[in-house]
Amino acid sequence: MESIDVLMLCPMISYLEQELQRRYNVLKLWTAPEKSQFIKDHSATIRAIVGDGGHGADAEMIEALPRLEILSSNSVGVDKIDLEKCREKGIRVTYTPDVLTDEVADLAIGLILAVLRRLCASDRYVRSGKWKKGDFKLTTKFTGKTVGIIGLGRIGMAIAKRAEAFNCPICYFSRTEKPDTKYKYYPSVLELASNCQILVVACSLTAETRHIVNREVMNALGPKGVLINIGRGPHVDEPELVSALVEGRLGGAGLDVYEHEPEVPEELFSLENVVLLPHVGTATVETRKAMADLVVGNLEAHFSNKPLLTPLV
Ligand SMILES: O=CC(=O)O
Repeated sequence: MESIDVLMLCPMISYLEQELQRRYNVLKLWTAPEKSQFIKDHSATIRAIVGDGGHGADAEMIEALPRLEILSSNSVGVDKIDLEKCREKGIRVTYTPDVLTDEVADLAIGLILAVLRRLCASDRYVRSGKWKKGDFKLTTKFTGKTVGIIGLGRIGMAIAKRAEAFNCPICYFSRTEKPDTKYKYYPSVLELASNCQILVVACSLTAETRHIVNREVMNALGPKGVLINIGRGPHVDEPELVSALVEGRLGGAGLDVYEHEPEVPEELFSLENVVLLPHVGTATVETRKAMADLVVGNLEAHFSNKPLLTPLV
């Protein structure tokens, strides 16, 4: 049987690389000295792409690969893929929903607790020997605070369920009101931010949700409010976030994602009310393996003419 050329866009866990290499001829784009030349050199044979949340395929890449049949993304977020172009050209797209929902929701709760209870700052306090000179300052309670969620999809819902266990009233904004939930719906993010104490971004990134958290929204959340972003960096207007935090117009932030990863605004480094994570929402051994199995399973299904496991396009 002819071996199938799969273009891998970036390094991923070795389990996934090995499983792909057992089945396909894997071409590693990141090892090429000149990426566009590499794509040109292999354009006649590449039939699949494997990318992740940070590495997708734009129209130019898709157009450059005339034999491309499928793009299997090792992520739930697909904002780096030109989905319209894929639809137009009949290229299938798969992603990794569900298997990562718990992980991301757990991390959102972790970030809320870390910001409100100053977990990272307390840890630094102990390590630096400051405890010997006096107790750490009082922090803020999570239990009972109102949590507002932008995007009540799979991940948003999982965050809501967890926050309910902390006796938090839950409210949300999404494009349309969900008929079968008891959570309070607000038809705008501004209204949501005005009526919650912790605002969590959990929607997917699209042209409509870019900068959905802007200056007005941050001001509405206010000096006691906390913003948690486990979605995508561009959901939040980052320069506005920095000034809201520096000027004390926003109470705190827990961030797993940034507008220009891995760049993080340095003004945030000295703020004790901010917790900064390096985009690790799904980054556990268990979840990354489950995601890898879906990436491979989708390719296998496609190349054996079976229904895709988690198709998006
Ligand atoms: O960011 C992670 C993902 O989209 O899966």
